Amino acid sequence: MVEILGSVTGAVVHGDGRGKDLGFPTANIGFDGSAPIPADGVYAGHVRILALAGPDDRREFPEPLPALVSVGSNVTFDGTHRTVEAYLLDFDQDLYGCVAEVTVELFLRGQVKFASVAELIEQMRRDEDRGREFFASRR
Ligand SMILES: Cc1cc2nc3c(=O)[nH]c(=O)nc-3n(C[C@H](O)[C@H](O)[C@H](O)COP(=O)(O)O)c2cc1C
Ligand SMILES: Nc1ncnc2c1ncn2[C@@H]1O[C@H](COP(=O)(O)OP(=O)(O)O)[C@@H](O)[C@H]1O
Repeated sequence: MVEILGSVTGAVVHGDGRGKDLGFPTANIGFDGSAPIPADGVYAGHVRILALAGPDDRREFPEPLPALVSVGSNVTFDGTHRTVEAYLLDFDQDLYGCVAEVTVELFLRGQVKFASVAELIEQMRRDEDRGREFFASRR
């Protein structure tokens, strides 16, 4: 049985344009400030594309896509506002303007303010390993 800890739905918006440089592009989900969102942390979960980016967008995204989800204020970069961001595994497509539902299913850890970007990247690699183990165990 899949246990859903929480979910957020919204359009994929632009973030700080840093994820790709880190090797972990993240789809930032726009949400209403009053919407309930999962507690800050890093999770394994899934993304479903509920609406495409426009009338000419004919892509099909049939399955929920496995992802690592970060909810927090990007404290390593002294961010000032909370974001919900999803790094989709084995995926490389432009999602700006699509509407996505992000569900979080496994809490991996809390948010950490790393002393260096290299340490954040190292930790995200470990998060990805744990996420992949989780998805493999559920097949
Ligand atoms: C798996 C994962 C773990 C993350 N963990 C942290 C964290 O512990 N601390 C932090 O400051 N940011 C964390 N982040 C968020 C990154 O800082 C953020 O995705 C990155 O700065 C890119 O932001 P952007 O999409 O606005 O460009 C994490 C992101 C992912 C995908
Ligand atoms: N595996 C992936 N996971 C998430 N987004 C991806 C992925 N591959 C490509 N993208 C695209 O890259 C964008 C994120 O890039 P990123 O460098 O984090 O910039 P920004 O934070 O400004 O959105 C996503 O919105 C999506 O359009």
